[in-house]
Amino acid sequence: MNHENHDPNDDLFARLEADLNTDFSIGGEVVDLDKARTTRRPADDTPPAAGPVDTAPDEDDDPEESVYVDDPDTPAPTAVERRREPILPKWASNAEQFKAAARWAAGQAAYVTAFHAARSPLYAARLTARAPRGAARIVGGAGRWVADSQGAPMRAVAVRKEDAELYLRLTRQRDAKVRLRALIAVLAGAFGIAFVAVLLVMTPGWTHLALAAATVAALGWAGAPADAPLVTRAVVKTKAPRLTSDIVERALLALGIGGMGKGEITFPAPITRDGPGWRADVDLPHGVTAGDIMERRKRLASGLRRPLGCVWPEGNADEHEGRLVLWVGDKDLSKAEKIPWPLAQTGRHDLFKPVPFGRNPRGQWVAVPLVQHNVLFGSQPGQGKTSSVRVLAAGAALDPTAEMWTHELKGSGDLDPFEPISHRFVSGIDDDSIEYAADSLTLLRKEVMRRTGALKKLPRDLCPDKRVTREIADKRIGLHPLVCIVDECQNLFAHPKVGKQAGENAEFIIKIGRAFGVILILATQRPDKDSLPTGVSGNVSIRFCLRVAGQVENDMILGTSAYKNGIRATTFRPEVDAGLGYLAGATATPTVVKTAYLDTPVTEAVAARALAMRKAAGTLTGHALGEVPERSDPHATLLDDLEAVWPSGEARVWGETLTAALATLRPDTYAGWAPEQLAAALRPLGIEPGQIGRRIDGKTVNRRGYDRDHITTVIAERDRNRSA
Ligand SMILES: Nc1ncnc2c1ncn2[C@@H]1O[C@H](COP(=O)(O)OP(=O)(O)OP(=O)(O)O)[C@@H](O)[C@H]1O
Repeated sequence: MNHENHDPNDDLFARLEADLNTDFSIGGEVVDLDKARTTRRPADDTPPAAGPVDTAPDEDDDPEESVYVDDPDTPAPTAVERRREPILPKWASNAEQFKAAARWAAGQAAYVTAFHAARSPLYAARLTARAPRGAARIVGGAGRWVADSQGAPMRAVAVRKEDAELYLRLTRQRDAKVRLRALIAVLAGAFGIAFVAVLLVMTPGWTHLALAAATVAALGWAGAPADAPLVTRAVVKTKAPRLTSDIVERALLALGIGGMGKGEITFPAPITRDGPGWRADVDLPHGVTAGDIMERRKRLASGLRRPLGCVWPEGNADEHEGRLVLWVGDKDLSKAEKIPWPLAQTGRHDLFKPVPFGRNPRGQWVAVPLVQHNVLFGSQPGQGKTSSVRVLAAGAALDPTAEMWTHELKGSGDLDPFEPISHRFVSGIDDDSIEYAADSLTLLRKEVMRRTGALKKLPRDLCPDKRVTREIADKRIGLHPLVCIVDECQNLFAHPKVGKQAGENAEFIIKIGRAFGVILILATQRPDKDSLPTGVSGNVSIRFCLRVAGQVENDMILGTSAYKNGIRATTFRPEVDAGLGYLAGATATPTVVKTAYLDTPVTEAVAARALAMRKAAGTLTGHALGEVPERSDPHATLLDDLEAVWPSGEARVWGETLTAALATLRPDTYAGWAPEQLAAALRPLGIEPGQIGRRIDGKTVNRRGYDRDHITTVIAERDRNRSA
């Protein structure tokens, strides 16, 4: 079956028909029935092929059409085992897909209309030229009808046989017919002439013209030679030819994967339009996986004779590892226009709902959930990493209950629009900026710890799942979403002084912060183990990888084995594919997404709206209010650290017990501290040690230590002063 020669006007209808027929065909069978039958029916003398068999009865009783069955005793699959096809085809049940299909059909119709409209003068000239011959044909035909020329051969036979009686009967019949027909012809002629005369007299001039044109057209139509149709067929020369099973099979076979031979590739569903492209569901031969095809995307594109940016193979693990969903777009995705963000002009966002992030190659929106998650972005420079961070930052900004801590450690000012709404903000590559970001992670770790206690204290009915919800966030008890962004985080984690501790803090926040509304968004252009701690890359829940150079970087961002499974951000092209990346963790399977693009003026406009919302809600804090940033120097955090490590249930604790616990909590800061150092650090805060006795091996041992009440009183006073 050669689909390429099909009338393009029939495409939509063929597709509709194919989609609707799916429900009635055997188990949602293939487009090319002949081919499918051949593959399912081995030659008479060959043993039954291994593999899936279709035991459903064929609608047609013709033995030639029957489906081969491995073992006739095998019971037919029950209805439950069969996969149900959706009642409505995808394009009809999804508003976006419906719009795409309608746009495509309207485009086709507009093209055909324009095509014929442009040729209408040619058609008019052809009709006029053919009109005399048409007139001659009509007059000649009428003459032959009146003269009953049909009967002439019969009369000739009577003459040849010299059958006088038959001849006389025939001529009598003919004379009667001719008289009647001549009368009819004269009357029709007279009425016709009278009708035309009335029309000429009683109707305006334009009707005469229309009448003349219609007459010429009718005569021209009648005068058309049998081998020269009037209209030229509107062959729609789209850049995207229709995808057929033959083309897909040829391209897959050309990959040269061992064990993939002709006739072994089957199509469990018809190839249909899906958004602005074609979708083919393919069952690969046994032992070949969708990943095997995905890792050969470039060669597949060559086999399909399509640009690389049009060819998007994916797996469908819901079915099985050998199910390939091949989507071939009409347009190269890299050449598509920048995607505007839906909330760019108006609207607010609830951060407990996913943030619209970008579109997949089929044009469907993909959103990224933030609450309960952390996000890691990675790519080579200039591939759109910062732009994608901006999309999520803008989503967080448009929720006035979200607290933003924004760090951009390149000094490019890409995130500057968010400064007026950020509780903490820094932009720079110098040591101060990096230490500021490191302080943020220290503070954030403490904030996570504070939140664990705060959430625990909430009544069970308010917090049944022990995690922050919108309802809890709205209570303004310090459990609102907190989004901490660190762009170019390699400059922080690879910093010789603060990097190691920052990495540990980030890992802690990622592991514990999720349930408490703390969201860490990290972006790096150097994904290696020195610049991205494995504790971070291994635990992050959502990953977005734009173009990277090699397998190691790919797997650092997308997770171990991603490359092996065909999830390869290495196939994106430098610069051309800016904004295009693999998103993992936000959707059921990793998917390609082109992110929405927010340029600086749009980002500033979004941030201005976000500022107005925060002012109205009274949620601006910290840097946004011009407050001096909180530093996490050891003396300032010591009190909180003591509270964090205090042995539960103990009212008084020895200094050496506390220094040991502090060193475990934060080795960079407290390792090697003796009780004397602790005493020296606490003295300026008004906390003096006292003697605490303990019974050890039956003897009382007295050492210097601290009273918990004393520590909590000083902390409460400090907090009161801060809020004042
Ligand atoms: N979603 C997108 N759609 C279209 N073009 C994009 C998109 N994202 C980025 N680009 C293009 O790529 C360019 C680089 O983007 P961006 O500055 O975000 O890259 P980057 O990876 O952060 O670079 P660097 O690592 O050097 O900071 C942009 O100026 C823009 O032209």
